[in-house]
Amino acid sequence: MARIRTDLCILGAGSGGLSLAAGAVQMGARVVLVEGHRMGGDCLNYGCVPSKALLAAAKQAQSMRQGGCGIPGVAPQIDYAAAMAHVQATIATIEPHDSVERFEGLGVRVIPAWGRFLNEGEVEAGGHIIRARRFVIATGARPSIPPIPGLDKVPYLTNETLFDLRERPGHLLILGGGPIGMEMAQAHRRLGAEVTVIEAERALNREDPELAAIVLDRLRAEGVRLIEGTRAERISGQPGAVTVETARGPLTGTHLLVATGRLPALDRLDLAAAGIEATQAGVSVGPDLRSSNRRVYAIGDAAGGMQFTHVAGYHAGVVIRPILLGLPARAGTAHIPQVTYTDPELARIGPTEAEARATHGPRLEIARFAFSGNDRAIATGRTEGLIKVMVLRGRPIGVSIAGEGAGDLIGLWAFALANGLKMADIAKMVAPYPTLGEVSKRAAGAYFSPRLFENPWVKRAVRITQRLLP
Ligand SMILES: Cc1cc2nc3c(=O)[nH]c(=O)nc-3n(C[C@H](O)[C@H](O)[C@H](O)COP(=O)(O)OP(=O)(O)OC[C@H]3O[C@@H](n4cnc5c(N)ncnc54)[C@H](O)[C@@H]3O)c2cc1C
Ligand SMILES: NC(=O)c1ccc[n+]([C@@H]2O[C@H](COP(=O)([O-])OP(=O)(O)OC[C@H]3O[C@@H](n4cnc5c(N)ncnc54)[C@H](O)[C@@H]3O)[C@@H](O)[C@H]2O)c1
Repeated sequence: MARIRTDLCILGAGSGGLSLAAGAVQMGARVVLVEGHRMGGDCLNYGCVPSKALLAAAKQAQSMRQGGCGIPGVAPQIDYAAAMAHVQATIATIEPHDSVERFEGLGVRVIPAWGRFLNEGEVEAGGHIIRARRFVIATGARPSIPPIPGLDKVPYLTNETLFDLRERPGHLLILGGGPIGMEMAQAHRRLGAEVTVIEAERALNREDPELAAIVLDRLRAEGVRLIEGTRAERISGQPGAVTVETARGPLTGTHLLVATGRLPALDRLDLAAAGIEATQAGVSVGPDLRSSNRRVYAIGDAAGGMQFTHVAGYHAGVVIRPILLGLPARAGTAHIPQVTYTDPELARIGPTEAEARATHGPRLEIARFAFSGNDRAIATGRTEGLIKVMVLRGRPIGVSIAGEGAGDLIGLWAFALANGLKMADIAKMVAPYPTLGEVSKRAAGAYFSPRLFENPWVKRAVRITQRLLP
C-alpha cells in the first residue's frame, strides 16, 4: 500500500467536500480528496441540478398550456426524453467545474475510491494509506427507504434513478410530500404524467401551513392528487403496475418514487475504528463541527441537521478556519435560508410563525404583505403569494415567502438576519418599481404603519408643527 502524508484529507467530493478542497488548497494546504463515486456528489448528479433543470422544462410546458396576460394557452408537445436530455445537458455543463481535472489543476490530490478509517489518524482508500493532520467527513446522505412490507419486492425509483428515465411515467406514485416529493410531483404533472402523492402527515410539513397552502393549492389545481395523513401499509406489483395499500384504499400507478427523507452516508467509513461517534442523524458534532475524534470534522449532510447544498458550502467555510489557521469557528443555523422550488416557490429563513410564537409568546410581532398588492405581480398575472415576517424587538428573526421568485426574494432577508439588521434597515431601502422585491419593503412598511399612522402622538406632533410652521 502506498502511504500519503498530508495536511487535510476530505472524504466525499460533493458540495461540501469540493468547496473545502478548493478553499484549502488555494490557501496553501496539502489536500487529498477521496471520492468513491461521482465528483459533484448528490447536488450535481442526482439532486439540486437535475431537479431544477426538470422543473424548468416543466415550467416551460405549463406556461404554454396556461397562457396568460391575454395570450391563450396552447397544448404543449411534450417530449419527456428531450426534457431529460435538457437535464443531462445541464449536468454536463456544470460538471467540468467539479471535475477531477479542475481539482488536480488546483493542486488537490484526488483519489477515486471509497475511503474508510483504519484508526484515529489514518484512512485507507484505493490502495493508499492516508495519514493526515485533519480529516473532514463530507460523505453526504442517501435515500432513506422505509420498511414497508413488499417495498423490497417491487421496482421503485429514488432521486438516484429517477433522472435515468427516458419514458414518461403514465402514473407516478410518490411516497413522501417533502421538498423532493412536491418538486417532482409538479415537474411530472406539468410534463403530462398523472401524479399521486401519499404523505404520512401534512405535505411540506416543516413549512408555515398558511404559506404551504398557497403552493399546495396550486399543485392540486394543476391536477396533482395529494393524499395526506395516510401511510403506505403494503406495496405490491411489478414493472408498470405498482399498488400501494393505504387506509384509504389501494392506489395503483405505473411507477413509484420513494421520497421519504435522507439518511447520512456513513456506512462505508468504519467510524468506530477512529473513535468517531455517530447516530442515525449523522456524525455527532458540536457547534464547531468537530467530532469525538478531535482530528476529524463532519460537514454537510453527513453532519446531520439541515440538508442543503448551501449549508454544506457554509460548513466548509466554517471548518477551514480551525483546520488551516487554528482559529475558533462555530456554525449557526438561524441565518440559513431554504427554498422549495415548486411554482410558486416556497422560501423560509428562521422559525415559522407557530415556532416563533411558541418561543417568544406575545412579544412576537408579525408583518405581512400579499403579492396581490404588488404592481409587478399584477402586471405579470402572478398575484398568488404572501410574505410573512416574524419580528422580535424590531428585528426580523424569521421570514416565510410563498410566491413567484420567493427563492430570490429571501436573499435580502438572509442578508438581514446574517448581519443582525433591523426592520428599520429594510424600510430604508428604496426598491426599484415595479419589482417583486417591493414586497419586502412593503412588509417592513406594514410593520411600521400602525406605529406611524395609528399613533396619537405622531398626529399631535404634526398638528402642533403645522400651527408653528410659517
Ligand atoms: C432531489 C434532490 C434535490 C435537491 N435540491 C436541492 C436544492 O435545490 N437546493 C439545496 O440547497 N439542496 C438540495 N438538495 C440537497 C443537496 O443535494 C445536499 O444537501 C448536498 O448535496 C449535500 O452536500 P454534501 O457535500 O454534504 O454531500 P453530497 O453532495 O451528497 O456529496 C457526498 C459525496 O461523498 C461521496 N462518498 C460517500 N461516502 C464516501 C466514502 N466512504 N468515501 C469517499 N466518498 C464517499 C459520495 O459518493 C458523494 O459524491 C437536494 C437533494 C436531492 C436529493
Ligand atoms: N429545494 C431544496 O432545497 C431541496 C429539494 C429536495 C430535497 N432537499 C433536501 O433533501 C432532504 C430530503 O428530502 P425529502 O423530501 O426526501 O425528505 P423530507 O424528510 O423533507 O420529507 C419526507 C416526507 O416523507 C414523509 N414520509 C416519511 N415516511 C413516509 C411513509 N412511510 N409514507 C408516507 N410519507 C412518509 C414525511 O412525513 C415527510 O413529509 C430535504 O429535507 C432537503 O433538506 C432540498
